[in-house]
Amino acid sequence: MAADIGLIGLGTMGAALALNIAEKGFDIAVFNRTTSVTEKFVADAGDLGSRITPCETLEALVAALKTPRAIILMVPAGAPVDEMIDHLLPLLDTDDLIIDCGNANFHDTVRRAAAAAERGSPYLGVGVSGGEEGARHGPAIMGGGPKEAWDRVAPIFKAIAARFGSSPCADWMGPDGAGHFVKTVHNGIEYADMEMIAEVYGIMRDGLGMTPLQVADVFDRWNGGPLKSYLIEITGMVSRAIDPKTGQPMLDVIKDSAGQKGTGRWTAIEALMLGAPATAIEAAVAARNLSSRVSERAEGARIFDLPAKPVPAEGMIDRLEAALLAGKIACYAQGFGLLAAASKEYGWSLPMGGIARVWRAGCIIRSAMLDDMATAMEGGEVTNLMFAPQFADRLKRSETGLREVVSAGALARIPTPALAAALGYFDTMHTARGTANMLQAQRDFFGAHGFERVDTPGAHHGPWGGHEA
Ligand SMILES: NC(=O)C1=CN([C@@H]2O[C@H](COP(=O)(O)OP(=O)(O)OC[C@H]3O[C@@H](n4cnc5c(N)ncnc54)[C@H](OP(=O)(O)O)[C@@H]3O)[C@@H](O)[C@H]2O)C=CC1
Ligand SMILES: O=C(CO)[C@H](O)[C@H](O)COP(=O)(O)O
Repeated sequence: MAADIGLIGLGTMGAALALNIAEKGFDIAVFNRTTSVTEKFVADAGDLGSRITPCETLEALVAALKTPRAIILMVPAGAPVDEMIDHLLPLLDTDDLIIDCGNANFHDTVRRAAAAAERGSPYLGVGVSGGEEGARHGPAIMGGGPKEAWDRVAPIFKAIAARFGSSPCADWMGPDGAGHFVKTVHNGIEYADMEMIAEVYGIMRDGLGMTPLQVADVFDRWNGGPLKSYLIEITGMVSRAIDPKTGQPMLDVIKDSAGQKGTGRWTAIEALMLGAPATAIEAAVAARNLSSRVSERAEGARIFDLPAKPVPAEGMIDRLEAALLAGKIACYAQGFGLLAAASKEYGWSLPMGGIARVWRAGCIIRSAMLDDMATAMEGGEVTNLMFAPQFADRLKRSETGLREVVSAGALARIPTPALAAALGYFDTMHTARGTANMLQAQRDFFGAHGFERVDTPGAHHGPWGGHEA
């Protein structure tokens, strides 16, 4: 019998997604560049193997599918996606649908969708989040592309998605690159959330002298409160884990140099291009880059000899919890601000409340707070998530903690760049009269750029006569 859908790329995500699709009762044909991977995949699929058609060639994959066809790509971003599309095109009919479910730079998705439209063919860019476990048992799914193409495959995506209550965490975000843009911002928030947690861990380890097991206890406790989220939960788990090789805490044997595949950087670049600052995300991307400069940091340690100092212990754990809460709200406010700016720039009409709803389960940034964010954004136009009453109240209660943690870190020589960026953003956004009057005066002085006055409309120049550059 012809398969309902095809999938190319049986790596970590593709294999898990294919099993999920088969488990939900759909017949799926699969292809992998390395054939032995396909063979092993089917051999390990157990009972689900009856719903899976392994294919050794793309021709066989195409022949195995119901028409009009739908084929998921789950390969690395960039050239592999373009190459796969080039290989597939001669084999496909005009109304066959290619769906890129990997992480893609949304500019690539816009380009590929436009090329498909030129051919009269549909193309979807679909963000999938949840890692291997999510892909296998229920990811969050962010669709982008022609709505009618999404509607063709939505029953499959909604069936395999995570559920928040009875609602599937899968929805259409908008045309062309909208789905991949939303996934990119999801990952940017993921970077900032993870970095802020790592900074709090740094204060616990280097400022309070806590062991990984003590750290684990705190994160486990926090996961029962307002910070409840997947990332807080797994932080407790990784902090508790023991290295089977040495018997040491796992955290103590992992190098402090973080990898990245690019989605956080894409978010930061778009934030800068759109003039929608995402400073906590930018700081998190920078922190990952700096983490990889291991020998340079060792040289700095030798030259300055400024080891971390103890931070005042009393009440610090509560302050750290408050700092994470406030930092998280500021970081999500930046993420949603960026989504709103992109929606306007690209004419996508992104469903802001709908995005928060899709992120409530299945994805890496799922957290108890996202349900409240969905409610806040569906209750009417929100200028800034930090100003929505329930989040403004939480910030009023937690901002002192954030301030005290950033100051304690600075005094104890423990870096907190993402938390500090979140605090800087919060302080900027509640300051009605800032200091850009100084910038304007300087710009006018050296470049005659002009400025607006507080008391008289129009463009003005300052009395710098004879002193301009
Ligand atoms: N891992 C994760 O947590 C998540 C990953 N993603 C995204 O999903 C996509 C896949 O990631 P993941 O499953 O982790 O990656 P893996 O490295 O585990 O698997 C990559 C797959 O792509 C295939 N592949 C690689 N290069 C090519 C190529 N040039 N042509 C054809 N096939 C190729 C590989 O085939 P072969 O066996 O022949 O090497 C393999 O099947 C990426 O876009 C990633 O960013 C999205 C969400 C979460
Ligand atoms: O999309 C994901 C999670 O949502 C992937 O795990 C992604 O690889 C994470 O990004 P990075 O590799 O840059 O840490």
